[in-house]
Amino acid sequence: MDEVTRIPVGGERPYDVLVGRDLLDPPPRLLPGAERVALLFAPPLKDLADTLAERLRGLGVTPLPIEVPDAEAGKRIEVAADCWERLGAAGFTRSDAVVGVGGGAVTDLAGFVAACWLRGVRWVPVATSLLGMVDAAVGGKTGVNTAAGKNLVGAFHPPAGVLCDLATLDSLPPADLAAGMAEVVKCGFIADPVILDLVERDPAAAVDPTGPVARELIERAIRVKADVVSGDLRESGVREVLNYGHTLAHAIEKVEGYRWRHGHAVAVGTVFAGALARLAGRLDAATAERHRTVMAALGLPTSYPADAWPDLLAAMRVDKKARGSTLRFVVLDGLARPAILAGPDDELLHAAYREISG
Ligand SMILES: NC(=O)c1ccc[n+]([C@@H]2O[C@H](COP(=O)([O-])OP(=O)(O)OC[C@H]3O[C@@H](n4cnc5c(N)ncnc54)[C@H](O)[C@@H]3O)[C@@H](O)[C@H]2O)c1
Ligand SMILES: O=C(O)C(=O)C[C@@H](O)[C@H](O)[C@H](O)COP(=O)(O)O
Ligand SMILES: [Zn+2]
Repeated sequence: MDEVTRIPVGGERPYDVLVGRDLLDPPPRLLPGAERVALLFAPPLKDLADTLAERLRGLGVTPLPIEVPDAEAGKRIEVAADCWERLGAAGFTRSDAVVGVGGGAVTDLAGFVAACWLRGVRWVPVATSLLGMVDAAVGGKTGVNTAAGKNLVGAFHPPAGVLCDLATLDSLPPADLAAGMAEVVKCGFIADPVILDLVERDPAAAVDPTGPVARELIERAIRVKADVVSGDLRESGVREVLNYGHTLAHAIEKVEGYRWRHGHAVAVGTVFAGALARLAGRLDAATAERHRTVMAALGLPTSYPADAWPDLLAAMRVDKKARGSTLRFVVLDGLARPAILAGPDDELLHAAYREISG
């Protein structure tokens, strides 16, 4: 095992995010006293789930492997209900635990299953996608999608610890590596501009999971997220900054029937947020344009069809940051200076959208 980085997350129930290569051993140690551990995984991670099950058996823990549909198809209430049936049949008690092995979709589902079972049992995300490591597995937001919108049903339920084994990224498809980088870049704009410099200097190195640049970017993004959620688990204030670019991103995902990658939607949503801040007189033109160039350098999408606007606007109205009929957007007043833009009129929003629509 190479050097392990330990990033603490504070709050009522503090835990650590561990980053390194070949970190497979710790899950049982993060869950002392568990006799049974449910292992939720999607088909692409079956081998890793089998390995973890074997290691749990070796430690006298009974694994309950549960295969769920891949990606967003697994992030549904029907899938969660099947998992709860399996936990019930296996006699899961409050000292037992859930482990989610996979990308953000599986860990969001696993955390939600754990949050609701017996009103909350321990869980650990074994994050295997870049996006999962830098974002989804950290911070305790768990949930599923519904026809009404993205992540509209869920719970805040911090994990007992987070494992980010960089070796798992070796098999992650390039499109998913790039998608994860969209959230890393988001962290660059809202809090840590060094991230932007590193990506711009060498975009290829940024998505090479075996290299030092990717590791530095991953750790920087985790630290941004850990710092924010440590002070505001339930998103009553500062945590909203992590939603930068997400008001439009979630609307795109809904309009696409959850078939777009989340990170791709975040790339488009972040470019939109930059344009909106510029048109609102809050952000300079160069920084707004930088959103587009840095996402494009990573091969990420930066535009969306013009005729989708009415559907997107309707979807944005159920964004979790909205209050009543007032839409609220995270914008920038400058690099690393996030703020809220409340109640922009529809014409301003449409003008910003025209800037990014193909
Ligand atoms: N809870 C949060 O705070 C939070 C934050 C950001 C995103 N999210 C959620 O995370 C989800 C997106 O996560 P994602 O980008 O990881 O997508 P994903 O979970 O759908 O994974 C993308 C694809 O990569 C595969 N995969 C994952 N790891 C792999 C590996 N090591 N090798 C080969 N294939 C692998 C998956 O099986 C899937 O097919 C969205 O649902 C989003 O809403 C949640
Ligand atoms: O952790 C957060 O808070 C975020 O907003 C991070 C986002 O990248 C992530 O996509 C999150 O799931 C969005 O949360 P939601 O509450 O808007 O569904
Ligand atoms: Zn996100």
